[in-house]
Amino acid sequence: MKIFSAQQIYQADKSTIQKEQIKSDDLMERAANQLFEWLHSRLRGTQVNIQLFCGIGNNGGDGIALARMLHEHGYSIKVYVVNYSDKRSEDFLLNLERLKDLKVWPDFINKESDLPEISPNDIVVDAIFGIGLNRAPDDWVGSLIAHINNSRAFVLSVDVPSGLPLDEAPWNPDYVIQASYVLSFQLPKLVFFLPKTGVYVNQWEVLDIGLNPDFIANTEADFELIGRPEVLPLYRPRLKFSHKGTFGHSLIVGGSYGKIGAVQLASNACLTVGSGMVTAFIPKCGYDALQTAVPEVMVLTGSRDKYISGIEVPFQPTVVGIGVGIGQDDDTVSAFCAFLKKNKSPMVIDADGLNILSQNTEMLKDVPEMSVLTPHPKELERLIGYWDSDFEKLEKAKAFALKHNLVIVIKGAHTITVYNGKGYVNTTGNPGMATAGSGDVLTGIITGLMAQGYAPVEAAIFGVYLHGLAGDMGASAKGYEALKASVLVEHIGNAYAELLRQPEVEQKETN
Ligand SMILES: NC(=O)C1=CN([C@@H]2O[C@H](COP(=O)(O)OP(=O)(O)OC[C@H]3O[C@@H](n4cnc5c(N)ncnc54)[C@H](OP(=O)(O)O)[C@@H]3O)[C@@H](O)[C@H]2O)[C@@H](O)CC1
Ligand SMILES: [K+]
Repeated sequence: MKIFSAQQIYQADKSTIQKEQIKSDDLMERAANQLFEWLHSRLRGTQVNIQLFCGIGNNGGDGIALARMLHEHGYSIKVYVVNYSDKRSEDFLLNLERLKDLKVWPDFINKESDLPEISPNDIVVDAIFGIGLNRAPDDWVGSLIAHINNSRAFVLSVDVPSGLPLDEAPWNPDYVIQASYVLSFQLPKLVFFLPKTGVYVNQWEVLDIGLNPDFIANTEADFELIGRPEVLPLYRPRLKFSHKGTFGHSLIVGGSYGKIGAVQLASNACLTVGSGMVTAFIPKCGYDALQTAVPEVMVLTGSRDKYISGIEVPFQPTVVGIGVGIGQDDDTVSAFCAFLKKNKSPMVIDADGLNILSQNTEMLKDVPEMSVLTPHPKELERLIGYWDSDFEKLEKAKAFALKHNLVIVIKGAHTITVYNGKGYVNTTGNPGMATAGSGDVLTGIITGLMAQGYAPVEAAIFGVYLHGLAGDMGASAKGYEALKASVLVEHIGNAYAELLRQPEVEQKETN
């Protein structure tokens, strides 16, 4: 699903009005209808106090129109107009008149002393600001927002949590609605998925208000949300007359004394995701452990006992996954540097492999184009420098990826894969996956997919999704806390099965 900027949403709005020859308030009516249906289907007439806080723009207009529908269906409502500007939108004014026609009189909030009481049992509808927010709210509006947040009431935000700008960090983190639920029109917003702004959104859902589908299909978006419909077409089925050579020979280079487990996890994940063969290159000390733990993996060792040195491999791997548990010993750094100069295979680079690159930036020119880098935020910062906001982070990562023609997988609650000026936002995964070795498993998965012929950016997008899905399935079996990295590997097969599972209706038809 595409993620549009505010500007693109306004354009989609305009093109819909033109194409369908409707009035803008018709679109507002559709939006309000969808909001009403959502609420009504859950409340079914329950007598709970619904307090609607409406701004003076179109977001407020949505709230006022919703208030009318709730009133017409007998709900107990209280409407407030948050009067932060004289520039009221036409559709807001129109809907205000319609509400007054029903003898519903809103209270106007103009200053801090006007704040009403909100009980924890109330439902608050937050329609103060939408995507038109373009500067810091006045302090008294900020106080109202903080007052709503402190009320412990269920807060339903219309389109976006009020106070949250779409393309920059909030001016004051306390002046943003903490939404229990966000009903977002047509497309989700990028801010729902970024670490600093996603915290304002507990749950979200998209409401289809019928914005021009041609416009949406033909407009290039900077970001895309990656769910099952986006991932399924990337899947490469295994053909009947294939053999292990068809699925590639991966080389995993990594490990150091006490960190051989990282290679065990990565190479096991690499095999489990379907790489035809996997060879691990590790320091001598890990030989017995690795051969015993994963007998399917072939093992080569360097000359040193505790650290990687002189990476000599007697075959041309299809793909190389390098860096897990590798450390930063001087011999390892020179071995990595020399290996980069002679290596011809595409690469996945993780962990200390990335830190070595950050400290020896001249090595970057030898990294094969289209290689996949999988940094967590600290590793990313070492690579691209400090950022002030999530938006700046994404811009810097995009620029870095473009400059070196690389794929960058920014790991996080919603991992974002950046390539060729675009970002792909993952939807699977859970907090249980914040556990040692989880990243090693991801490196193995992406490497193993590239070995099977997935293009690097597809391997990254597909691999991140599958890794998260394995985590979700592992969490339902074991719970968040007990979700170890090895459990992720165990669930890779289930994740494939879940991804490829036919919807029940289709299954009935084919049975
Ligand atoms: N797009 C669609 O398809 C549909 C969109 N719909 C709805 O419209 C919403 C967008 O509406 P909107 O453009 O009127 O903006 P909104 O967020 O209500 O803000 C109002 C105005 O406030 C101003 N302002 C900004 N910051 C401020 C501040 N800090 N303090 C004081 N004032 C401030 C600024 O005006 P300015 O003063 O800059 O001229 C701004 O224009 C959208 O989120 C959705 O709910 C649906 O109805 C149907 C289909
Ligand atoms: K809102």
